[in-house]
Amino acid sequence: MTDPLFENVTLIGIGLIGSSLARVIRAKGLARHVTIATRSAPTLEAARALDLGHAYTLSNAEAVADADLVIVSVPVGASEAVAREIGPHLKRGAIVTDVGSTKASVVRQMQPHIPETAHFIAGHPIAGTEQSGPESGFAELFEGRWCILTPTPGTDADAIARLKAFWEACGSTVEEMDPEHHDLVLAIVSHLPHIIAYNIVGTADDLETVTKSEVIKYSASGFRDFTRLAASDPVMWRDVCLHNRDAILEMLARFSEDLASLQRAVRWGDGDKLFDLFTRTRGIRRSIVEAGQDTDVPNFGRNVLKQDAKAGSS
Ligand SMILES: NC(=O)C1=CN([C@@H]2O[C@H](COP(=O)(O)OP(=O)(O)OC[C@H]3O[C@@H](n4cnc5c(N)ncnc54)[C@H](O)[C@@H]3O)[C@@H](O)[C@H]2O)C=CC1
Ligand SMILES: O=C(O)C(=O)Cc1ccc(O)cc1
Repeated sequence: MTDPLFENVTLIGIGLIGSSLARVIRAKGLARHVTIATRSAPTLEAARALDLGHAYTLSNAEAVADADLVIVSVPVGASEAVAREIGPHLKRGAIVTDVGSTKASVVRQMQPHIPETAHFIAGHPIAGTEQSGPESGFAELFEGRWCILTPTPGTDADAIARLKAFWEACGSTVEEMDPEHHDLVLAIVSHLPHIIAYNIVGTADDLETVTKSEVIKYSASGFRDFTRLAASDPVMWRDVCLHNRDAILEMLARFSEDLASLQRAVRWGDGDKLFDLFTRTRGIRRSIVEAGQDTDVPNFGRNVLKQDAKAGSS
């Protein structure tokens, strides 16, 4: 057990991420009192039945009145509405953070509604699964994962240090990044893979010459890996696409060019080109495995950043 880092923590949104936070806070004693707020009554009742906190409310404004730390874990498209609701009710010195998968848009949506007397620091734990809802969380989710904080210039250093200590107590390694750079990195390592998975599973589902039962019956593990990603929450991923539009379009353009080149190699029987690409990409997988990051689920994200950190420090 660690000493509580915060007296009162408020969790807004109690799905996969919010409920994992509730569980790790309880398991490690990171707060004395946890208040849970969410938008729908059935979800709030599920959180109560799971005994995830000490107080439960449907009012985001009411939930933050005594909070020292507020963690907003809602789809990124709901960030502005939540910030607008809680802004006027925050205690002096309160730290407000989020866990959203996109950062520049969240900073734009939330920062203007947080008063000068409180501290806003956007964040993103690079840890998750394809599941959603309060039942799907687990206390170990953040262990050994990266958590990226994207404070803006002028953010109080003590508040950043306290939030960093919180994520470290959850088991994560914290790195600071500028929100726009975060969005570019995540577009390639997370957002594109999900979009590609949604697309390939959609394509298979639309085929007329191959039946749905054949797709299910003969699905090789490669296709099954895509179906796991493509089972991720539709609201969350709709919002990621709408709120990281430019970086995703940039990466999709690069991806489409490379795919066209691969298509040409297949059409013209350019075996050398295929062999060279497949050899290069195999090397990347090997680096990930060598770095001890070879579990399939849900370890994603640590790898690329760890490689970058090593490259940066050499
Ligand atoms: N699922 C994942 O693997 C990861 C998700 N994230 C980010 O974490 C955030 C939450 O994702 P999940 O926990 O997976 O979603 P989830 O769908 O499991 O939970 C979202 C929760 O937000 C609540 N909510 C929605 N609008 C609200 C509002 N206006 N006020 C209060 N509560 C509201 C919902 O009722 C639900 O309880 C998203 O921004 C997502 O991008 C970050 C890392 C990983
Ligand atoms: O389930 C997976 O493989 C993931 O990729 C989980 C995930 C989804 C979104 C994030 O912003 C971070 C992690």
